[in-house]
Amino acid sequence: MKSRITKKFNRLREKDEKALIAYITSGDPNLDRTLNLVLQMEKAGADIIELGIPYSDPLADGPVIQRAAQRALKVGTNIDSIFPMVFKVREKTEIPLVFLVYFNSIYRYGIKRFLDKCKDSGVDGLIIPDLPLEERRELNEVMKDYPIDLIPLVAPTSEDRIRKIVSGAEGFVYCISSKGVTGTRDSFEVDLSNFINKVKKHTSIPLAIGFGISNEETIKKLKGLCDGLIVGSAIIEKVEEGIKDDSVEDKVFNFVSELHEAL
Ligand SMILES: O=P(O)(O)OC[C@@H](O)[C@@H](O)c1c[nH]c2ccccc12
Repeated sequence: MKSRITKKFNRLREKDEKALIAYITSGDPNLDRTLNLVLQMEKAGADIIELGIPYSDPLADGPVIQRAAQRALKVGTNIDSIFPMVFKVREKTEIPLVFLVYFNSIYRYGIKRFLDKCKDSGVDGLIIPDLPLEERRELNEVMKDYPIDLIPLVAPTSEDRIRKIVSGAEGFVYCISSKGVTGTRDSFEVDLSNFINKVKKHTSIPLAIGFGISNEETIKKLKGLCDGLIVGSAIIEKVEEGIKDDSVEDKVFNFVSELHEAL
């Protein structure tokens, strides 16, 4: 059976549209707010939601997302409290949901237990930034029995490594625009179209670009290259602004609407 993610990309392709993939950290500033934010972002035009599971040692995350994780952890957010929130989201919408989760969190929770709960609560995909290629194969084997896509992250690297990383990819391939950690940037170091073309040579599933996309200008520049664009830190910055005057949902709704229009 095709996943919600695949169906979404297929539907967008028919309309010649690109996916807007919006990231927030679960529990920032609390889980009730996360539920509201998912629904507001969908209303504003987000096509896929990436939900971060806050982690104390997030090596791929820049300062903005680290702050979000700290806020979430401070109010006691953990995997066990996130699943009921996801369940509530699923009662209200069919929007594809992807967890951004560090492998250590899954491992400590218990891999099968984690996957079972993902399945029961309606999680469609996993992005695991610290999962090495070798262990990905093992996890892939276990996940064959689950309707959950394992979405690989690929950074500009040798073509041979790109080929290995994207082989067996499901849902979409997360193409990292530039080196370093998550967060807004002024420019992109690498020749992105060259990199994206290399990835395209080795897979036919949809490609989404993330890292450093924060405004309409960048969206317009990059949308022709791929099937979807991922925005994280720039949305979290709106959450932070909204925390100050209790307007988190409105600020995020307005910002995601702008991004959607640029797509
Ligand atoms: O924040 P940015 O630069 O917009 O990039 C998206 C990113 O935040 C999101 O996909 C993400 C959050 N944490 C991560 C860790 C690794 C890879 C990706 C991520």
